[in-house]
Amino acid sequence: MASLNAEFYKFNSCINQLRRIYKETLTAFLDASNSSSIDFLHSESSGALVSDRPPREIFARLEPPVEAELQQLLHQPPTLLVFGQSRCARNHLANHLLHCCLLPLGTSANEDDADGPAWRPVRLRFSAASPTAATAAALDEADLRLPPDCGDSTAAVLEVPLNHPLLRDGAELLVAGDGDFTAAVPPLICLCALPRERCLTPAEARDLQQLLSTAAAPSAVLIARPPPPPAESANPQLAERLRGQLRELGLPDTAEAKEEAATAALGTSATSELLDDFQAGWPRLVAFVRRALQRILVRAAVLLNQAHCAALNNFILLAFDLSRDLMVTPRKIQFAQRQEQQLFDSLCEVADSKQEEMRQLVAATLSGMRESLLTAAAEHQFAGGGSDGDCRRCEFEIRELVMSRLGVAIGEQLVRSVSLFRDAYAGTLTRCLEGLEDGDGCGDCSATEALRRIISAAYQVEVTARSGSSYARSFRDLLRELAGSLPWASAPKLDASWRRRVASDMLDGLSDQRLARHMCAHLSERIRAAHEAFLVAMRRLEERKSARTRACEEQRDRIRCRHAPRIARLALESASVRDMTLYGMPQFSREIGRGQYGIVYSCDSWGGRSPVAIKSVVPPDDKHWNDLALEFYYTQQLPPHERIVPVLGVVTNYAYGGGGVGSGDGGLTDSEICVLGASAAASPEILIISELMGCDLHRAIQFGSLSFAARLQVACDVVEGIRFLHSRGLVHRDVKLKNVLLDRRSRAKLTDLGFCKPHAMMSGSIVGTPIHMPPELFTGNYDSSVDVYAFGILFWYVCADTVRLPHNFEQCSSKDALWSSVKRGVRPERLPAFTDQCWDLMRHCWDGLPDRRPLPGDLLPTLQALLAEARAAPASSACQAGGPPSGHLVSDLL
Ligand SMILES: Nc1ncnc2c1ncn2[C@@H]1O[C@H](COP(=O)(O)OP(=O)(O)OP(=O)(O)O)[C@@H](O)[C@H]1O
Repeated sequence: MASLNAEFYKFNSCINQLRRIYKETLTAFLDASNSSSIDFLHSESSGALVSDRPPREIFARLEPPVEAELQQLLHQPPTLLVFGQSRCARNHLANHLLHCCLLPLGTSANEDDADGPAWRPVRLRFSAASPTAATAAALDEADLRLPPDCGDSTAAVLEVPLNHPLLRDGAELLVAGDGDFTAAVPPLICLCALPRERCLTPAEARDLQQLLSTAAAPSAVLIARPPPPPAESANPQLAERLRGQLRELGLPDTAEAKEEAATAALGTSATSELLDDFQAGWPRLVAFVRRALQRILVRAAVLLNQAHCAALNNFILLAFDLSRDLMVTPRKIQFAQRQEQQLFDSLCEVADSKQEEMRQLVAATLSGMRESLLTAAAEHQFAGGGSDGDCRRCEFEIRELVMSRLGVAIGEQLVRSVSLFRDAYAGTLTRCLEGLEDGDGCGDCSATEALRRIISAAYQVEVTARSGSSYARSFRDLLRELAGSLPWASAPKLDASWRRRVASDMLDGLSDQRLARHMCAHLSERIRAAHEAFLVAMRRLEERKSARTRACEEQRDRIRCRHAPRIARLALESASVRDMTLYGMPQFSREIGRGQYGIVYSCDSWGGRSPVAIKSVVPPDDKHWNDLALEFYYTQQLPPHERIVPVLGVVTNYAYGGGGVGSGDGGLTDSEICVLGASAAASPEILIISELMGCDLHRAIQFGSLSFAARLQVACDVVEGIRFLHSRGLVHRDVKLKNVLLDRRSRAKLTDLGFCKPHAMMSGSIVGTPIHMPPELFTGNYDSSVDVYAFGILFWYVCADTVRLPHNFEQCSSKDALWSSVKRGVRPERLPAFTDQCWDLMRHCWDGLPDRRPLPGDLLPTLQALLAEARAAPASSACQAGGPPSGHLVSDLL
């Protein structure tokens, strides 16, 4: 009994830890959304403030949706559900769990009493004020019978408060009644009680299937039978038939399986069991309950971790969007200004200096259209008589007709003559401006609108419905003004030839010279006004954009420095609860190395892998905690790659210095619970578990254990690792000999992604190892080519076959002296044994100009050719004879 209580006690401690993480997650989400002007849950900027949303709603919007299940796992008490068709078997098992005789066992008579009242479910909950198991009055059958007026046995649950240690830690015991029990609220630990004398009935088999097919239900059931009566011997055939039934139901019995196997299956699928004698098999019953509880913990931790990772992923996408915005906006503005200036200049040229061309264009249009205009005038339908008034109206209509057609035609000719107005040109510029002004709400004063007016002035057509006045209309006005001064010929008869003559007189009276001059002046005036409006609009746009840029920068900094690290820490904690529950606390075997921030140990086995390496880090402050958490997140997100040391898991030891180390047997020991349940304020030790490799490249070169070909192979491996990271949008930022680990076959993998970050999440901090740092790193403005620079330095060591400093660096007495030399262009010296190809390759990599450095993908073919050559060459050739240059080892520069 005590052992079962202990399982619930441990569960409670861990679930409390997860509840704390969940609560802190909600606070962090709320903080992130409150301090963002952009909805951080979506990579696309919605511009909407989400501060008014409750944090749980924000949580619920995460993809994948985890909120509902998580709520249930974290906040519903785990329920021991005892079910089965036999009333006697159910109550017997329940009594056995409670170690008392609280529930009536009934008789075989009431067992078969199908026509009598059904038995209702009984739920036992903890209550300190209630009697204990020893003092509580036993229930009798009458208590369990469903009241006659209550048709639904599920609803009529008999609630029994009990002061019982099994229930003290929040667990509940639900003994199903005769009705449907499959709607019991998860998380459930399902125990199917079977009487000794029979197999599963069809109804029990159906219930089992239904229970297991419910998504929210646990995927394991313990089928438990009471012990045989003392005089009776076990019936092996019956037990075998029962196992056959279970196999048919897809519930292979793991009664024979060792417990470790069942524990290993914890993270994947759960296994059901047949417990032939629940009295004698108490330890197996406890183990089953432990695994069921661990599954609940693991599931909750996994869901929390999914939420953390989804949020972090959104942060990175948002930071990326913001970075792109910050980079692109000024360029778009410059582009728009340049293009508009070109357009304006061209139009002014047309308007100012091409009057003659314009005149020719007008004259050509007039003569080209003359006949069609006269015909149109002759065919014009006029509904009126021959009075003076009618004549005037008819003349007016004909003039309107001629003028409007002429206006449109001259406009079209003009457009055709100015190549800059082609749709593609104006279209690109318009789209660029629309993109810039998107959502700015600047209406008619926008640069887009000003540009439209410029184009409209040239096209002489109404470009926007909003602009109201169009050039076409004003051009007609101009024509009308000119035509107004012409002598009017009137005729009494308004027939076709009269109308034709009116049009002809009007056209004869038009002077192409005068028209062109007016048009040019008019065009010029409109273009200049629109250009002025454009410049004003652009200035306003720039002001708005620079305010937005500042907001973007602040937001990106908040994401980088506050929100992402905070969620990353919670992600590390949720992953840690998951890994701790699954695999327990790793056991240190021996120390294998030390770095600046931690000690690396070997461990015989952990999480089904053996052996593994454990890096123990006690972050001295919040900054290191955050960096470590982000490192863990980025590494965990990476798909496996053979050139990157895989991280297998993480365990956080909150009780570092005072807490114990666990047994590592896959279950949680009391000391591990203490570790998990300790206050988050205690100084935590983070244990990062990774694949155990051989020695690092620094040591391998130091002991001269690698041939030149082997070292070139290592160089190829390093470049492949860098290339992979870059392809995932990550920059390593600390490529060096000690971060290259070798396996037994001397193949290399990159490790220590402590400084590794997506480009958008880098804040320009100066990180890395002094001699591997390129000059631009000190400007804070750098990109993934810093890894290529660092590789160039590493390649110098590969070719030199020494870990001593290059002579040129050795001259520098301090880091500052080294960096100022590097900024002046000082690099490692060429050693006599370097081949031209090797020397060229390293020089190319450490070029002072990042743009001139090769991409990792460009390096590989050269390195592979060198490798093939080295393999084919006799052992003493090439760089192999490089040997150590004179000098000493300055460890803090390495
Ligand atoms: N997975 C591993 N397998 C085998 N040895 C390892 C493993 N990880 C690290 N080591 C050894 O432990 C040493 C220290 O590693 P660690 O990552 O702590 O430090 P570092 O990279 O040298 O320095 P820093 O603390 O600045 O990152 C390494 O140089 C290496 O020799």
